[in-house]
Amino acid sequence: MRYISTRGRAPALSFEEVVLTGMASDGGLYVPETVPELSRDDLADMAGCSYAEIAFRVMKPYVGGEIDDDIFRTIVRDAYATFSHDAVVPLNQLDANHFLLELFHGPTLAFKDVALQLLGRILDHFLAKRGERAVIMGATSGDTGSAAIEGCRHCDNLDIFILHPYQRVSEVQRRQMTTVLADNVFNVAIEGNFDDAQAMVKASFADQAFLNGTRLVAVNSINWARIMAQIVYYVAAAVALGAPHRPVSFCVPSANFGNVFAGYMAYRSGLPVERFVIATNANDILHRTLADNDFSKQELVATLAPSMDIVVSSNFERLLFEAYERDGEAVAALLERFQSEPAALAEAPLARLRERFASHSVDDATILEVIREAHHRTQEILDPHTATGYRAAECERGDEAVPMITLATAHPAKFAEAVVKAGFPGVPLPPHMDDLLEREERYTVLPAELAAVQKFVAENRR
Ligand SMILES: Cc1ncc(COP(=O)(O)O)c(C=O)c1O
Ligand SMILES: N[C@@H](CCOP(=O)(O)O)C(=O)O
Repeated sequence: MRYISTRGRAPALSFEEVVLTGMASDGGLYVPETVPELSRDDLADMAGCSYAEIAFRVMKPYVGGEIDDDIFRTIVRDAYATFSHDAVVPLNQLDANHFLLELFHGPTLAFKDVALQLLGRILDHFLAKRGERAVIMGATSGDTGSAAIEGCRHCDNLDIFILHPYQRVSEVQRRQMTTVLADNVFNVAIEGNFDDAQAMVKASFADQAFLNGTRLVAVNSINWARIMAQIVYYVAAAVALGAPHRPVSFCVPSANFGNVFAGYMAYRSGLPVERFVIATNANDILHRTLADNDFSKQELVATLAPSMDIVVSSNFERLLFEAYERDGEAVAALLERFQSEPAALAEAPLARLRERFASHSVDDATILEVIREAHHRTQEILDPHTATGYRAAECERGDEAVPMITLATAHPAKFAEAVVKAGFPGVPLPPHMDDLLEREERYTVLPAELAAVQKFVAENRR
């Protein structure tokens, strides 16, 4: 399997090379040169398989033989053994045809664990094989950071630098990161927002001189392996509900767009998906683009669903590449325009997106209303991100014969502010975290300046 850039001007890479990098040298993101097929027979054969077995089968073509099958099976099995639910990502039926896909049973209680438990192990494998060290730089609005630290902290060959926006993540999210006192883990609170942190990480990939030759690796969803691992749960959920014999729809709380893009890849491989509903919070660029062709930056606002407080949505580029029928030049031109002025998609690509995607934006007041309403109807307390999905799914439910699967992206215990504001006493943390609020914290506050961040990384890496 070869991987090519969405901007068409970077060299194609192998799986190993793609995992050990971040962005393409032309500023684009890597995608598989050809989309592996999941035939109806492949899907039918997965019925009754364990999550780890489905994961192995779905991801194998993307790995392209670059990890020995037995080793890859062990990596996959070990990654999902860290989840607290036997089904790894159980489906919870809310009513006749609305299901929650619970993605929060991993060690840090958000969907990011699904990919980062795996990525940490894959990085370990490749770096050990090469006898190389690497530096990870990641940007987080709260969930990727802790999942990346948890997934990579045991890897001797890695130093991990995670940038989070100062005072803009929940207390539980911050403590999940800052109470890990391992020698190779560095938390930086940036005096800015997530977009500032993400821009600094991307700029560091474009200019790695500050690392004096050490490899820089991404743990954000710009890294293809993140998307690859997330494709699996779309397949597992659809198969559990009758694929390939019956189609399903998915509703996905979205921001950096890695999650829903993984679902789109599953669809492109052959999974029968009728529709994807994109749910956003008040940072609604994805909804404005789909609904009004308004692809313009607006000021980032802090919401009750802080992990989705993102304006520059990295993986939308991967979907644009498909919508523009893999015309990298057109994608590059559109994204260059978007950086400096309001942009719009050309008619044909937009029409292609609208064939498969619907969208809905949910403000803070509605998030609180939904948490109360969903609890009344289902006895579940939703986290605020999942609440955006629940509302979008309820509004966009189409054919009642097609199950709607809303992705539950985080555990409500991570977001006490929204839960308490909605009128509940809060949700207890699971036992492995019950002393989290008493643990010692360590982090460094830095201005949102690239030079300051790169100096910190260069001085502290081992
Ligand atoms: C809890 C939660 N829900 C939803 C999202 C949005 O996912 P994505 O960025 O893949 O669109 C994120 C992070 O981005 C998140 O942490
Ligand atoms: N919501 C994310 C933002 C980063 O997204 P990623 O999927 O690109 O890592 C977070 O919680 O950090």
